[in-house]
Amino acid sequence: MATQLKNLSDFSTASEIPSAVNYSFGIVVAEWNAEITNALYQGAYDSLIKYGAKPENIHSYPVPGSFELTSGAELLLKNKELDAVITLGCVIQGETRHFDFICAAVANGVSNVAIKYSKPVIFGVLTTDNQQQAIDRAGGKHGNKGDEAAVTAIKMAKLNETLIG
Ligand SMILES: Nc1c(NC[C@H](O)[C@H](O)[C@H](O)CO)[nH]c(=O)[nH]c1=O
Ligand SMILES: CC(=O)[C@@H](O)COP(=O)(O)O
Repeated sequence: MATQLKNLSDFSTASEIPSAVNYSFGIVVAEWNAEITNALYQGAYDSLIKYGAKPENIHSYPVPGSFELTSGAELLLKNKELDAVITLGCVIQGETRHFDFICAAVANGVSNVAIKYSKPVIFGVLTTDNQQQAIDRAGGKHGNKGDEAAVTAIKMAKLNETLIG
């Protein structure tokens, strides 16, 4: 397995990550599987602060489930001046195909919102077979998807700033 012995958050050294001091971020967090999504949120928030973001420039809101992350991202970009939005969720396979529909909807949805507003919308959603896989990716042996999402948001905000000027 590609991730078997890998910390997925071992993505980059600090020198490669731009300062976030001048950027404003939205974070939308699904309440489903809250023990996981809270860990993702803490990782994302702490990473934004670590790389210079100001607390007053981080705007965080909960939504009921991952399916609502698209709506949450849209509402944030429609109503606030942001340089990037991070969506955080955890979808765990159940007995039915509901998992497939949620995962597809939120992946496609957040991509469409990013295009609509020409702003980075980061897909920080775990889509796992079971709880343990989620735990492993929310601060466990495979790192924290929230950390990765925050770093991605900073890098994309920098790219947007560079290209738009
Ligand atoms: N089963 C999971 C859900 N289900 C709820 C949906 O996201 C949505 O809120 C509902 O269908 C109403 O629109 N959500 C997760 O984030 N994770 C799950 O495992
Ligand atoms: C991803 C889901 O919606 C899932 O957790 C719900 O469980 P089930 O498919 O057994 O209804």
